[in-house]
Amino acid sequence: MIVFESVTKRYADGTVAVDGLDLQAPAGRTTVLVGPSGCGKTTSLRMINRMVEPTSGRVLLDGADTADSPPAQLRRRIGYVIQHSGLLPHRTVVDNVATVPLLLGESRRTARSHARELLERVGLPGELAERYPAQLSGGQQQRVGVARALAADPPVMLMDEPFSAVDPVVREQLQDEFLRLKGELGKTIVFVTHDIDEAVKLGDLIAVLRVGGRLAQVAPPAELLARPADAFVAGFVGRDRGYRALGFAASAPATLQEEPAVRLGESLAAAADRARDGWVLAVDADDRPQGWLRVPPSANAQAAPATKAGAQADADARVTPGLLNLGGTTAPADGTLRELLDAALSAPSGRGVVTDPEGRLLGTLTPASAVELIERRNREHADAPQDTADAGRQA
Ligand SMILES: Nc1ncnc2c1ncn2[C@@H]1O[C@H](COP(=O)(O)OP(=O)(O)OP(=O)(O)O)[C@@H](O)[C@H]1O
Repeated sequence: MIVFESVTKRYADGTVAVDGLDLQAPAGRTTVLVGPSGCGKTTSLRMINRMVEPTSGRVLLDGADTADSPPAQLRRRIGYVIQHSGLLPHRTVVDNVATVPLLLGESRRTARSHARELLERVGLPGELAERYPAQLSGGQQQRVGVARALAADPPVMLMDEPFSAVDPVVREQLQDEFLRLKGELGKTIVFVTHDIDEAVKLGDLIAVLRVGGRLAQVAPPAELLARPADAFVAGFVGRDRGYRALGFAASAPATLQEEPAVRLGESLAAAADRARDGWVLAVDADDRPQGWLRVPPSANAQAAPATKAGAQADADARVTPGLLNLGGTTAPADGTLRELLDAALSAPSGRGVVTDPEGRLLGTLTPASAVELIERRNREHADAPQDTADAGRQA
């Protein structure tokens, strides 16, 4: 556990970057510091590993004042990841990752083989290990930066905007990897971002700071979205917070409509027979949804083809992947209300596809049924105690 006790940082020029910060970052969880530019996020983070010294107050790590630990010793227990990975340009990827363990006395052989395992763990293809940092993409460099911070297996990780410098697609991949890794590793993580969506996705706890370095609110993501403490936090968490909060709300079991699907490879005539309102869902041999097939209403009652060849061609026509509309998302039956509503809203047929844990079709639901589920949950939660509501996705 990391504890800030009335911590203030005033820089030499008089700038108060952090003002009386009281905050607890629980062990084994991810605490995200978020807020507008200049609100003191980086300064707060760097006071944990003593890259910046507080002007007053204390930062405690597992109960001990960090001021009592020599910085070098402290930093052995604290990994640090920054925006531009901070890799050494003249060392290969694997040597970058092995640097700290080598300094700590590991043999070169052990350090390098461990480094390779870590690179694999953060999702970097093995053949890139002998390259130099400049020969990697930005996203790959960030993965190396994370692997390097993990190399000494520190119980604490500080991450300062680690995914900000990459494009949105890579950023999402890195975030997903981070979620997987944080579950596996159980480290105490303090993560800085200015992006509230990233904070909500990655944090177990979110601390919102305002300029002047004062804490505006600290709360789990669902609570922050549902009950912003004041107008500043409400403005910062954004307009669509009602919709985003559904991402933390487990759905009550939905009553699904049966969806008569067609298998890939079946005839278009069979597809036309099963279509409802001009659409039929296509599934693979294991009943996994593949996409929607548009069947013009007239196709159900099509007139006989004019020629024998035409009749043969129609009988041969099959449902193939190329014919499918891939616009709809699918939602797992035990997923969140956001996933269910999104599936319902995105389906070109107006029928959201719901699957079992193996991804097999269970049935569909309409946007109206999804909204009914949301209303039902809101009624059930209206009287629930504040700290137990929405706990579903936090565990
Ligand atoms: N070495 C320094 N000397 C003087 N002022 C500083 C120093 N470092 C940071 N500051 C100031 O302290 C305030 C907080 O800076 P900090 O970098 O902690 O904010 P931040 O929230 O991380 O900002 P950003 O999101 O833009 O990175 C800012 O006003 C900044 O200009």
